[in-house]
Amino acid sequence: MASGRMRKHGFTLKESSSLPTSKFHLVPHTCKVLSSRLSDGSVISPTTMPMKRIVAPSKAERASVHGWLEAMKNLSPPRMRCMQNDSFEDKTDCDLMDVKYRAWMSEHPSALDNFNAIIEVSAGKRIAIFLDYDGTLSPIVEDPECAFMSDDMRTAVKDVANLFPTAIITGRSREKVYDFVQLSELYYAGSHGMDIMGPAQGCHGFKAQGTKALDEKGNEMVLFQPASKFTQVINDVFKLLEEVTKNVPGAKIEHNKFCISIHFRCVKEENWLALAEQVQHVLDAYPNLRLTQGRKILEIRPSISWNKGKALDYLLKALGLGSRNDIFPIYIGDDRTDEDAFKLLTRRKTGLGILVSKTIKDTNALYSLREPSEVLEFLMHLVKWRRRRLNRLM
Ligand SMILES: O=P(O)(O)OC[C@H]1O[C@H](O[C@H]2O[C@H](CO)[C@@H](O)[C@H](O)[C@H]2O)[C@H](O)[C@@H](O)[C@@H]1O
Repeated sequence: MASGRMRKHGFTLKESSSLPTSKFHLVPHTCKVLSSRLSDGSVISPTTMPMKRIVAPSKAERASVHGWLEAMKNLSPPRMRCMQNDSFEDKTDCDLMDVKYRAWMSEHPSALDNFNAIIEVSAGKRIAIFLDYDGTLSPIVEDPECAFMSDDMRTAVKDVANLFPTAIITGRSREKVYDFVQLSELYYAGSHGMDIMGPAQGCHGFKAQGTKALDEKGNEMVLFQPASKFTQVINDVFKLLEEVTKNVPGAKIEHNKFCISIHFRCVKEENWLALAEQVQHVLDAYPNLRLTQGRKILEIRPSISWNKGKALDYLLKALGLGSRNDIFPIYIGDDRTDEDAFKLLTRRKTGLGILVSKTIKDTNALYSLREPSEVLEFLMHLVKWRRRRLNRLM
């Protein structure tokens, strides 16, 4: 590599002495030909952006890109338990992690082990259920198109929705999550809550507020889309990112209507930095969009003050439950974006958050569940408990 360059997987690797943590930067060959016509008629292409900045991003860019990558890695920490053939050092590390995990669990105890305690705190209040999708109702898988929920989970969510006001709040597009869940009994909020639709007349007798709309079956619904004016810009950026990602082995990009996910899960870790910088570079031309990170994804979303917490608040109001202090919302989620919802519940001083995680995470949730199979168990417990109560009242 005498020239300081080499070709690999459709990339040109450029040597960059200005980068402390990565010696080489991947520059997709497609950068030179890529262009997209934007909503205002102008054409943007990475050739119109200075190449120098692709190879050597600014200090601030590097700092934020590094920050996201670190956060992404932390969201997918290494396994907790030792394998039988681990070395003595590995075992000692694992023992230490186990101790730390147990300490963390004492601060965020299992919602299953503490089911009765949760029911006790909610006594005299009406429980409402809010659920995240990926990693909560469906297991995390490599291909985002294959994140199916099990039939048992579907039955449990349906039963829950027939007994409690229920909504799913997800980073996915609302349509995509509906395809996965296929239940008409609940409310759906897609694009991290920027696309909310639910029955105008809630099945629990509550009248929802919002813009009236009709679903495919002609049912009256309410639609709330606080980021609707970003539709075109998101489409434009999606096209640019499609070009950037198409030559990165393993990278995937997902259009979530008002947000975009760039998937790193199947990208070799040594290529993460270069990909993240390419994403940041595209985004530099769009100051009204921002970048956040999730479980091995970077997400692009409108820079508006809206998140899953605000969506939860909106839904509580739409369901006629917002101002009532006899409501006990339970929010179950696994991701960083769910923290906004956990925070809202902490602020409301009623209701509680449950984090789905097998590993230590900094969280505002009070309780934890290890994985979607435990979420299923928890939902089934709720159904059983509620049915028993209703039978007693009859
Ligand atoms: O709010 P959520 O329902 O949790 O959605 C957040 C993102 O979830 C999906 O990505 C995650 O799950 C994928 C499938 O298991 C996995 O491959 C990926 O690594 C995870 O980050 C979804 O694909 C994204 O669009 C959502 O934003």
